[in-house]
Amino acid sequence: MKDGARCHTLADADRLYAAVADRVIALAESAVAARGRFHLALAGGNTPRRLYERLAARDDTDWNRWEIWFGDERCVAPEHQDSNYRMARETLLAHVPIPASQVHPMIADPAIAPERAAADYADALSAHLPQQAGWPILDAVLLGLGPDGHTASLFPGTPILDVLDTPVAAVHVPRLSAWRISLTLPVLAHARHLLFVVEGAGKSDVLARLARGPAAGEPPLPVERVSGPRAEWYLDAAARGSA
Ligand SMILES: O=C1O[C@H](COP(=O)(O)O)[C@@H](O)[C@H](O)[C@H]1O
Repeated sequence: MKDGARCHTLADADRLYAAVADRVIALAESAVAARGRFHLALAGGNTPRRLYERLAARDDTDWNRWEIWFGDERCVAPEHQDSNYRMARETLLAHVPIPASQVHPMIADPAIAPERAAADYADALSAHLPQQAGWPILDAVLLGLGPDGHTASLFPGTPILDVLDTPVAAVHVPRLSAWRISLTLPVLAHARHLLFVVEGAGKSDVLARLARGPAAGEPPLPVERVSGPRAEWYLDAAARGSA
């Protein structure tokens, strides 16, 4: 993975999150200028916390025009400590004037079956977003990277990787003994911009593996099936390692 227009290595985490925050604000400005709305899907996990805190401090964007979606979610209540929505609320959404009707959590009620919640979310995306060839078009999707090559909740070896007929699906992840809901490969392929954000030495092995590509006979990692010409990578030097 070489630095260039699509891959940016920043010296440290502070500079990484500053660069990504600037990029998100710029994407918001161009989406609002072109279409009057900025439809952004947030990543979960730990990495985005500091990015969201930085975004929350920005007053150079029209928050009224933002629509917040989620790339994936754990099947827990919105107040649960593992909830991606809770993390985003605490770090970003509680601090900026985005109207509540423009924030779209994946799980409103954990009693609803994961498959039903996924189908409802697919309907909500289709109702709110512009479409192309029947697929809702997100302006930007923030994505993380797991050490096993997962992104969103597209984990290696799970059946959601074969889902090609809906933008959102539920998946049971045996390694975690847990259900997740996630955007699927085709809706990610239709997004205008994909921003991967990767921080820390714990991600350097998987980045080195991505730089090498799959060995003969080895299946691609989920992230390799997502990252295409619309993907931009933001890494800190520790994550990059020797990749
Ligand atoms: O499980 C998840 O992990 C990935 C990466 O998470 P991180 O904690 O290593 O940053 C994340 O992109 C995804 O949204 C999350 O649910």
